[in-house]
Amino acid sequence: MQQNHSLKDTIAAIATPLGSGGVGIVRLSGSRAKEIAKQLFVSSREAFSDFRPYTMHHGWVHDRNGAKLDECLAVFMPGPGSYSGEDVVEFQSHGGPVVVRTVLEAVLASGARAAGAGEFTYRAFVNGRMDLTQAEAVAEMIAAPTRAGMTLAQAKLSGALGEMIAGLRAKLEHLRAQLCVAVDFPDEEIECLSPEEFLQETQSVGESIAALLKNFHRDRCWREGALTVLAGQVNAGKSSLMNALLGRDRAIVTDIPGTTRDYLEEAVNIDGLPVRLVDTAGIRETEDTVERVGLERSKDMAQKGDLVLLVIDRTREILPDDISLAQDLGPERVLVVLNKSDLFDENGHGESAEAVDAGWFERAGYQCVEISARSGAGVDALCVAIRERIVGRSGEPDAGELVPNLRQSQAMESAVAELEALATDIRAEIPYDLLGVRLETVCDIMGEITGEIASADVLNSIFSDFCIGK
Ligand SMILES: Nc1nc2c(c(=O)[nH]1)N(C=O)[C@@H](CNc1ccc(C(=O)N[C@@H](CCC(=O)O)C(=O)O)cc1)CN2
Ligand SMILES: Nc1nc2c(ncn2[C@@H]2O[C@H](COP(=O)(O)OP(=O)(O)OP(=O)(O)O)[C@@H](O)[C@H]2O)c(=O)[nH]1
Ligand SMILES: [Mg+2]
Repeated sequence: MQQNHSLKDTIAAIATPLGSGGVGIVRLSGSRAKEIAKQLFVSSREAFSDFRPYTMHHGWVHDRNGAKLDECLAVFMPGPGSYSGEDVVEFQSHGGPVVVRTVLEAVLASGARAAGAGEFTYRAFVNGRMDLTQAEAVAEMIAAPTRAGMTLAQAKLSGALGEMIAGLRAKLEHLRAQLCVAVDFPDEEIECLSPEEFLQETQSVGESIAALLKNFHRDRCWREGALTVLAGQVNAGKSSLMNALLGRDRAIVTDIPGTTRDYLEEAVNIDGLPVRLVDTAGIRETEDTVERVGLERSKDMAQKGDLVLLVIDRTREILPDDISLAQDLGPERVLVVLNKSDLFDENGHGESAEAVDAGWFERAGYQCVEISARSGAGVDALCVAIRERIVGRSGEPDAGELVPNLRQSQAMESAVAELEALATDIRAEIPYDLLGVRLETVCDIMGEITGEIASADVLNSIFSDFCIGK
């Protein structure tokens, strides 16, 4: 999308969320930003003649006919030091949706073009203010679900990931140059790498990339949240548990089996760990078409879950469906939640019945936690268990840790695979001129990560996910 947008235009957008807020910001970027702002801004100081950079100027935004729109603060940030690398002006007005829209309309009427999604950041990228990993970190920062996600985004926003990748690429480029020497001047006494040295160098690059990939797998849940799915029989208390974990009545709870028909997802923060909690339709035999579709969705969700909370109603018998679901997923991905403990004493005696025996799960190696979704008993301990199952006993990731995103990690996977193929070739004593091609491939992949080499498609898919105004 950005590719169709001319970089010459001066762009404008509302930079703050569209709702009622303390302050709302309309931002302009481009060579005409200051000129447009001057047409619309009337300072409250008589001495005002020009926008002194990085200074708050108090006054009014007018429309082109001179009608007062809103009292505001304006600030001018000249390129190339600004966020986008171009001249930027911000109007900070009262934060009402109509107010900011009215200011934006005045700006557009004066010759600015409405910015596309992520276009300010796209310009920052094109103008060399940030590389692609930093641009992606901006989006990640905005989307961070918890403090840990924010910390991880910050590390990348600083440029550390891009620099590391660029450094590894430079190392490989240097090796390529040495290969060329060996190929082009085979008889000359120029310092040339032995196959052993060559192997060692490429492997050390491979190890650095592999370490980043390890961070991706380990810390993925800190960035995007762990998918935790509530599954089990109808009436087991899944929706009640969803509500207990959320601390509010989100899901409908009734004593009618089959209450939940479609899955529903909500974000919870479990002691700093972002969790995507999904309530699903309970399992039972049914002829109802809608319920069957709901059940299929439940099953798909359970398959995708990082962790499945298999909720068991202790007043009812354990059914083959419970066991087959557990067996399907295995003890690593299942946490058995024995619900309705409020109806029994600590020995499992209840007023009208005995609590069902969950010994099968324990013997088969499934962790079991006893709770009452109704009274809240055991829910804190369940949270501890959920957190431990997802991230182990480790605390939040360290501040400086570099965790690639999905796009970057996929590129890194291909780089590692290519480096492994290269190592095999070196050992097989394949001629150096053929090895150069593999090295070039790896270098290109690294360039795609930082955006030094980037196709329009890749850039579009990255920046179109941004919000407008960023
Ligand atoms: N009002 C407002 N707040 C914001 C932003 C913004 O654009 N506007 N940002 C973005 O969305 C982030 C900050 N990013 C920015 C990055 C660089 C510069 C900038 O002008 N840098 C100059 C510093 C000049 C100076 O004061 O010495 C430079 O690096 O040369 C401004 C904002 C977060 N807060
Ligand atoms: N005594 C007691 N009742 C509970 C507890 N948890 C849930 N219930 C009750 O069990 C019934 C079913 O609860 P839901 O949370 O709707 O069960 P569900 O698993 O979501 O059921 P479906 O949506 O039909 O699959 C309701 O009447 C709840 O009040 C509990 O811990 N103790
Ligand atoms: Mg339910």
